Amino acid sequence: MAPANLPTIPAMNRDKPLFPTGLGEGEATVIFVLGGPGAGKGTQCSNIVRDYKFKHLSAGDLLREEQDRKGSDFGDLIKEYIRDGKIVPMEVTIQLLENAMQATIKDEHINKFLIDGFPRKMDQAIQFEKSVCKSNFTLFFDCPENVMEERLINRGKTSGRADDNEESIRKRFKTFIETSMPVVEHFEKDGRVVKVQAVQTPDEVYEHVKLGFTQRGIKLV
Ligand SMILES: Nc1ncnc2c1ncn2[C@@H]1O[C@H](COP(=O)(O)OP(=O)(O)OP(=O)(O)O)[C@@H](O)[C@H]1O
Ligand SMILES: O=c1ccn([C@@H]2O[C@H](COP(=O)(O)O)[C@@H](O)[C@H]2O)c(=O)[nH]1
Repeated sequence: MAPANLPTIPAMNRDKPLFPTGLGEGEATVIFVLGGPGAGKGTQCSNIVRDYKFKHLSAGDLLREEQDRKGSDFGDLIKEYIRDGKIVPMEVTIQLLENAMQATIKDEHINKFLIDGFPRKMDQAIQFEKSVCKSNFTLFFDCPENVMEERLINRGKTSGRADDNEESIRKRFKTFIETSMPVVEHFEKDGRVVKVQAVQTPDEVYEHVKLGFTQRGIKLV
């Protein structure tokens, strides 16, 4: 059950999204980036940022920053959810994303966002699109569990992440299949998913990402 003292999201009270969107004509372009833990989302987002000048916002990174922020009301809650591979209540994550988007537009004059590792649950998907911004599409990295597991165990040797260990990895896979895959299926029904096979080398995977972007009318900058 969600804890009681969650932030009030201004977004929840809006009857229109904060950023009406549309490629080239809206105030913001949003691409969701999904895939299992260790599928290579962060790796590919770095390539996209370099070549397409998107701002990369990782929901997991924003949650970890908030967890470590002195005085945060949500530090302990986030820590527990991340360790158990569970999805932090959407009020917290959507507020963090909205703050980061507003700051990016104001300070960096960038209005194109890669939102990495989000939405991971149907309630987040629906609420974000209703009150913040409709996504253009979801970039989905498809990767078998054994490949992802090997990558995460390797990453765990140096990442310092509390959830790159066998027990947390198992829980994250379960959450991904049960809670996050329905989000991908939801967007697929809308024809809003670009699916990329993620087993090959990073460079090979990126070639497929670029192809998908071209097909969706997103140009190199
Ligand atoms: N195509 C690839 N082939 C081999 N290793 C890869 C590939 N892509 C990424 N990696 C490595 O796998 C690990 C996980 O990659 P990355 O951090 O990009 O995944 P992620 O999907 O963002 O993971 P998470 O959701 O857990 O944050 C990293 O150590 C990265 O260097
Ligand atoms: O929308 C989200 C995104 C992430 N989380 C939690 O963070 C961890 C780590 O996420 P990464 O994308 O792998 O960095 C994830 O397992 C969830 O516990 C979340 O709650 N909501």
